[in-house]
Amino acid sequence: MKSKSGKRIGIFGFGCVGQGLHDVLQDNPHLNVARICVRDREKLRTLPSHHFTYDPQELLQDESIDLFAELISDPEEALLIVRQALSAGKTIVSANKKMISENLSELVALQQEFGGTLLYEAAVCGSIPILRTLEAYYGNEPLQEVSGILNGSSNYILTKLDAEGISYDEALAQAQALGFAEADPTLDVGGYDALHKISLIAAHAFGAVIKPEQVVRAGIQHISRRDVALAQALGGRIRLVATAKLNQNNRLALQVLPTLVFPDSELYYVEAEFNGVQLQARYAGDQFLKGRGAGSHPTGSAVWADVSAALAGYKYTYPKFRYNDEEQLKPVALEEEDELKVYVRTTMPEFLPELPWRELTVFGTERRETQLVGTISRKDFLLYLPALKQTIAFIAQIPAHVSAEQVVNASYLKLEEVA
Ligand SMILES: NC(=O)C1=CN([C@@H]2O[C@H](COP(=O)(O)OP(=O)(O)OC[C@H]3O[C@@H](n4cnc5c(N)ncnc54)[C@H](OP(=O)(O)O)[C@@H]3O)[C@@H](O)[C@H]2O)C=CC1
Ligand SMILES: N[C@@H](CC=O)C(=O)O
Repeated sequence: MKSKSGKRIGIFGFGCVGQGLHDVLQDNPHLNVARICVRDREKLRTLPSHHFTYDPQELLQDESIDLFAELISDPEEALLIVRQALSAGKTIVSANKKMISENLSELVALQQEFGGTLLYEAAVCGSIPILRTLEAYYGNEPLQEVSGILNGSSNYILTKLDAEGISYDEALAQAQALGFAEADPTLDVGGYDALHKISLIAAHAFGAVIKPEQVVRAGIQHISRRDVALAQALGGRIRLVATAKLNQNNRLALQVLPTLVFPDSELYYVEAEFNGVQLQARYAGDQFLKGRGAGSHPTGSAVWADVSAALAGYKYTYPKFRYNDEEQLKPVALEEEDELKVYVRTTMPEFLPELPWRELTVFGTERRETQLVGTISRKDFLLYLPALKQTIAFIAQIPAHVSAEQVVNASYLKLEEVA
């Protein structure tokens, strides 16, 4: 039974997350769903048609609605909705990490100017309360590093390749069928979604507003059985890991890279659509949060938590933002000098660019491919990464303690099995 005195919520989107929110709200007698705005008039729905509208203005201009949940798959339209709501001083929660991370400064400014509220916990790691943890718990304490597995679809694919040996295409199709993947799955497997999430984490954890081109990013779309077998032969697993790490000189290194992880890392045990976030705080030390990073009810649960918090008056305060005298955000300096150790396998060796490697071992050339292990400065890697990607390369970071010789030996160990 719905309470007559309950608050009214307008929902945009009735896909994986919108339906998940609608389901979990059945447990909340104090919230009434006013209307749901969708796009496709022909689609079969699980609710009668009078629940739906196709005109966003019917919701946005309805003064009886207390708050909105923006859960659509179109980032451009989502921005228009959120912008209009905030410009009217309204409260809105969103799960759209692409839209929010690419427009964060504007969205913060709109809240400051018009007094509205935007919460977006569901946009980062699904059900894991990472933003609230960073804001409310680590608002004062300096953090050294926040890193982890932030994309459920790619983790699902990597888990299936590793544990079940199914093909990449089949694993991706499963992730899509389960509702984990974005409408454009390139966002997941290309590392863009994890980039959007680590950008939002960097804003709350370090006060940094990041441009995508400042982040070292590679995805998992060119991974092969050979790469998976190599990781196994070394005793590890490949995971797509996003990292925001502050060095001693307060310079921030940001990356999203397939990474070789070993059983001594919590990330080794994060499987399927689960995400895991590691925090290194100056005084609290290390912490690890794990939970479902994608899916209908886990994400619906995070949206519900935001809705409840927003109705109780909660707002993000961005406690780590630093402003200059003109009230403009001060940019955080980025780390360029540290060194990355990477494994690369390309199927187009003839187009491999000349990179300024500090150390380089080339192997595997007898298979009409080339594999290499190299160390390179972060600055050079960022510069040459687009050219390297042109060669259909699978790129993974390997820990400094793993030698090139170990990688070469492991590659021959598994050669017969995957040839
Ligand atoms: N899936 C997940 O696990 C997670 C998704 N997210 C984010 O949540 C958001 C929604 O994702 P998800 O539910 O998976 O997406 P779906 O593709 O399952 O659903 C998208 C919904 O958005 C509606 N929609 C799309 N464009 C418009 C538009 N222009 N106007 C009105 N409605 C529109 C669609 O309408 P129609 O039904 O008519 O097609 C559909 O109901 C995305 O931003 C995504 O990144 C965040 C965390 C987890
Ligand atoms: N496509 C995303 C959904 C949640 O953010 C993912 O796979 O993690």
